[in-house]
Amino acid sequence: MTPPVTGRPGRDRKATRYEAPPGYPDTGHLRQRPRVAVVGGGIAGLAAAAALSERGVEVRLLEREPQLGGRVAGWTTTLADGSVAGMNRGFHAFFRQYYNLRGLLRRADPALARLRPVEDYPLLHREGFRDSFARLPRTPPWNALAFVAHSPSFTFGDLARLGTRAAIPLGQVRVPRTYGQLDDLDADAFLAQIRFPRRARHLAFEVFSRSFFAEPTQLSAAELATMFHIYFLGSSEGLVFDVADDCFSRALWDPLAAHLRRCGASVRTGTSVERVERGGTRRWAVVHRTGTEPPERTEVDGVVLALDVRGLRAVVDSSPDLGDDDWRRRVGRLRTAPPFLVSRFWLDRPVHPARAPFLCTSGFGCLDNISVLERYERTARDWSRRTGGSVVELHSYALRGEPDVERLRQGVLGELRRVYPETGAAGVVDERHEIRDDCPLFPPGGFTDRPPVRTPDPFVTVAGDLTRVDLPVALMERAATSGFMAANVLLGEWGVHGHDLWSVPQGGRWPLLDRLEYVRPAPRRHRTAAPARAEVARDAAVPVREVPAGQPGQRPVERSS
Ligand SMILES: Cc1cc2nc3c(=O)[nH]c(=O)nc-3n(C[C@H](O)[C@H](O)[C@H](O)COP(=O)(O)OP(=O)(O)OC[C@H]3O[C@@H](n4cnc5c(N)ncnc54)[C@H](O)[C@@H]3O)c2cc1C
Repeated sequence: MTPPVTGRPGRDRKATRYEAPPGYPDTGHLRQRPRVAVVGGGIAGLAAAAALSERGVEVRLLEREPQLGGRVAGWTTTLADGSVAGMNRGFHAFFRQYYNLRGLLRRADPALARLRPVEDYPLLHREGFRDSFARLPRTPPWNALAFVAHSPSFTFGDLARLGTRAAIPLGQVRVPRTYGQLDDLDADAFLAQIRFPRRARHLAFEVFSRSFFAEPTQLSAAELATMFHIYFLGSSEGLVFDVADDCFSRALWDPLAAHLRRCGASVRTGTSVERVERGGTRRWAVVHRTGTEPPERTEVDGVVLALDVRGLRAVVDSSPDLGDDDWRRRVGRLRTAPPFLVSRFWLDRPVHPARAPFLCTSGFGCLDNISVLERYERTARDWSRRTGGSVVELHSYALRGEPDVERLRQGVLGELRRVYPETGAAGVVDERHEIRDDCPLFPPGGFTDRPPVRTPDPFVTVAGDLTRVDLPVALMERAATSGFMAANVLLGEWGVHGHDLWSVPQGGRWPLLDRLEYVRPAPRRHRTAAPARAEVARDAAVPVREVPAGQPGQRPVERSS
């Protein structure tokens, strides 16, 4: 039923495959078909639901919101002019190195026809620097060298001035080792330590760090280094990414929900899980409520908690039977990044034809990026053709204080008019705004404290981008990977064959650099460093220690050939 990823999942010959735990092909050998509640219908929950139902597990997917997709949700909305338009939780870049996420999407769209490439991803700085990733070679180190050759903000002189000893971890990222080296530093301090030029900071921050919705001083340097590795220095998939060709519900999740149902899963949206408790006839029971209906209780053999930070903490708080004290405290310590705004404007005039589908901005007040949706979204393109207008989406991250929509709206529109002056004359036909604060924060020192996929109960697992995953994966790909891992843990308990996973290679691509020992040059402890249990080395004078493995690794079996 599953179209397996045969051969290489991308163009990178060094991509690594992690062999699925062996076992029976499905649950047919068991006296009773196991039933699993997957709580949360974001990417992690959808991956777990697919992986389980394809092996014959009876899946009950329960999602609180009216639509699937979580932070990648989309829906339709009726505009003031009567047209039906798409709306998303916000622009998402589907990178080619998101092997497990793409494997998930292939279940409903084998050729990934609903994704389309965005060839460039320019970065515009207020002071006039403009960097571009178009037409760069994809393979390291040629990608980095070509980038430096063209970049106005990071030159060969800057490269020569880099603190090479301090920058060693960037060239040899291995998870979890990199967290042992850098997790107690914040991203800002690390870039200062390696003498990353100040005018090029926007490159690192806008492309990588701001994707975490946090200020660089609030983000772990290890997380930043891992991002550099995944997207640039450790992978030859390139920085070119794909985007969905319509609002996410239509392009991605409705087709995937149809696949789940074909595999026998029950998919319920608008259904909030209140608690998980010991079961009567089966091991666990999940108590959930749909709208104003009375709560229902579903007995299950296993649970995947694929929630966002607040959802997970709330369910764990009201479920005293879950986990042990240590695990519950770790969940309780998870934090969310500051709020962010996603605004869509339907304008009565078009933006200039040369405008990129997606532009990152830096130094333009509260504005972080601009998407021009008729360049890639079907419903936006139809609207634009019909009306002669443009649909733009504006993001503003890491908001301070209580967000005020009206003030923010004025702010982002004002900045849009500075970056794209032609929009100054445009009227707003309609607009939608989403202010949320549901992205996990990855603070310095937080890695070893994050809950891994396994919990103290072998039949309860956690999935999501908030989990600790000991592979070079981040954001959507961490969500998908952890969802498959959670399913594999449960399938393993029932003796059923799991699903193979892939990642960009661990370690550097240059054997010599990989052998260099990192000794932190200048002792610097982060003020808020590391929770009590963190095993991350903080002694700057000696080589850092390894962070112990946090979870059942799937054995890397091969680099694809
Ligand atoms: C604006 C924006 C832009 C982004 N851009 C990118 C990008 O370009 N590239 C990238 O890789 N990542 C990006 N991300 C991050 C990416 O969206 C996340 O990493 C990913 O979607 C996380 O998926 P998840 O399944 O772990 O969590 P979520 O998507 O948060 O899913 C958790 C689900 O649990 C549900 N839930 C919560 N409580 C309950 C309950 N009690 N009962 C039932 N259900 C419940 C929630 O409604 C939600 O659907 C972006 C995020 C945002 C917000």
